[in-house]
Amino acid sequence: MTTGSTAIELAGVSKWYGRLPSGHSALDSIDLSVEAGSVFGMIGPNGAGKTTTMRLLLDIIRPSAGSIRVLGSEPKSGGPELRRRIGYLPGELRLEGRVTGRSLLQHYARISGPVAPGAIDGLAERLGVELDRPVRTLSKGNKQKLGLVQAFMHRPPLLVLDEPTSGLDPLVQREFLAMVREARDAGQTVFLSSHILSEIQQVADSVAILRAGRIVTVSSVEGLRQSAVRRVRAGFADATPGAVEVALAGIPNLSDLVVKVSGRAAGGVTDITATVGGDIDAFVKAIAAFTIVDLAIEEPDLEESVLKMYGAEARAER
Ligand SMILES: Nc1ncnc2c1ncn2[C@@H]1O[C@H](COP(=O)(O)OP(=O)(O)OP(=O)(O)O)[C@@H](O)[C@H]1O
Repeated sequence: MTTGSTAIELAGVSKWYGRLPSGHSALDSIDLSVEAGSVFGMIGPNGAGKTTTMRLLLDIIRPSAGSIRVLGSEPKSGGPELRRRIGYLPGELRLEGRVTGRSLLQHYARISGPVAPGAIDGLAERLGVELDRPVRTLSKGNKQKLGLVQAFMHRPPLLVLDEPTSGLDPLVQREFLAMVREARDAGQTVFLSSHILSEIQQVADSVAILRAGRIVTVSSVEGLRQSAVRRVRAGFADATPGAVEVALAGIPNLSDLVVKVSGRAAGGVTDITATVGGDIDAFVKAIAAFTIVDLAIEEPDLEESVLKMYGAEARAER
């Protein structure tokens, strides 16, 4: 793995469609840096700007403002030389015609540069796609698999994959994630987008959350987990509800507190449920003052945290 170098660098990149900056802005001053040899995921709801970002990297469209570097070159001056070093899976893959998957891939291989003998068949077998059928007769998922073979087959230093798992069944998705990990282990950089956090969180080293053309946050998956919201539940044998409320009152990241008494009046248990955002330490230390008879701290729900971040950003815009 090439550490320290940067595979993708975006500085102040904006893209608006139409001529004026006041026109519809698909990207609004994005800064992004992707370390070479890492897997970087971009997630965001429909229309967030994921496809726009990827097309800028491939010089399919050009930025309205800001600068972009991909593998050390500007996309607009990198030409075919740079293009060959990128394996690209477009978001809307159209494969039509009588040509077979094999001939189509061989055609792409002539453009992309050397493909190791057996690489096409090996990838097709892993993903489970037939190469000798006319592409127009393939299902959406099987076309997507051909697109993936095309992106991976020449082992490019950079893979740019727009919604790579869309249309794939769960077993094939798992195979794809294994291919991504292997690519990283071989020193390749993988930049992929999704609107589903769970699949990105399985492979990505870092995640950028995009919403309405802006980056809400860039974080490691571990960082995301640490800042995520967790549900907690506890039961105390020797505490009144009032005492528990007082003990927990000063914890800034604790919310949705519900305190109840269960069991018989004498010797009853005070139960609480709450949510803790991020660091769990203050909560654990506060309850340690009581006799704990029940304690559950759920795995953080990253999906929920991310949705909260979308919401927070939407509120900040108003
Ligand atoms: N050619 C275009 N002309 C005008 N607006 C466009 C054009 N292409 C994209 N947009 C707008 O730019 C914004 C970002 O779109 P983009 O396709 O990058 O989003 P996305 O995050 O990939 O979404 P999805 O998950 O739906 O694919 C959207 O509001 C979209 O309507």
